[in-house]
Amino acid sequence: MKRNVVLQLSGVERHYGQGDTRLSILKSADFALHSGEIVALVAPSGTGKSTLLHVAGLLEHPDAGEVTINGHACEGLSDEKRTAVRRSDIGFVYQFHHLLPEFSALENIMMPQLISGLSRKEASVRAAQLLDYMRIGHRADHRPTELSGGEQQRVAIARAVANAPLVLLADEPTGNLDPETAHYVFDALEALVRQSGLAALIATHNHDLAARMDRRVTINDGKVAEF
Ligand SMILES: Nc1ncnc2c1ncn2[C@@H]1O[C@H](COP(=O)(O)OP(=O)(O)OP(=O)(O)O)[C@@H](O)[C@H]1O
Repeated sequence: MKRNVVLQLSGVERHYGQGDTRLSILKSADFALHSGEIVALVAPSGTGKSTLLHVAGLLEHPDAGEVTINGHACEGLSDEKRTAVRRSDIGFVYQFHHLLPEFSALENIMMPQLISGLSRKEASVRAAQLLDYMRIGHRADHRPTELSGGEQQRVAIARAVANAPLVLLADEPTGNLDPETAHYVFDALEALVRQSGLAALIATHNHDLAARMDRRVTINDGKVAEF
């Protein structure tokens, strides 16, 4: 089956600093992510995993090259249009959940949908469905501090996909969890991706988890390479 490329990086360059302290992190990096696949990004610390995710997720501009989301080139877009693409097409998950402490799990997941203009009713129905997919429906009314680390991350993943994005980008989403919980959280993430046809790029230091994904890529001398 031929699958669509939902995210493409072409000739992406990213440098930090200038002169003697200049660091070239991404050097003409190319990468394509297809709908329905889960790809592991595994590379040593400091090689540019977060940088790649930030550029791919339109949080940072590359110094050169193009980021294409669902066939639309994003580098020429105004900041306003980039924000709109980011909100509709991309979901982010970080190592730490960044949930809003004063709101319940359900309300945290409703938030991005309310910002996108859905009614409270629509948002709460979808949020409850996502909590069920993540197997934490029984925790809907709990606040983040009342949840375990694994449960917090499952809420964060549900929030990231609340607006039905095309691409899920995750920066060590299980990096803060013990190995068993990491696998349990990944089980839920995988089920969600498979049922929704989303594409996911997941940075991880966990080789066992990476082995469960469809493909593995690394960053080698500033370029993305399969391994
Ligand atoms: N805003 C910045 N200014 C200067 N240098 C930066 C900046 N952001 C990142 N770097 C440097 O770029 C390199 C890549 O950073 P990045 O966070 O992408 O690595 P990483 O592979 O995600 O690392 P880790 O696995 O430790 O999270 C690092 O050497 C980092 O110090």
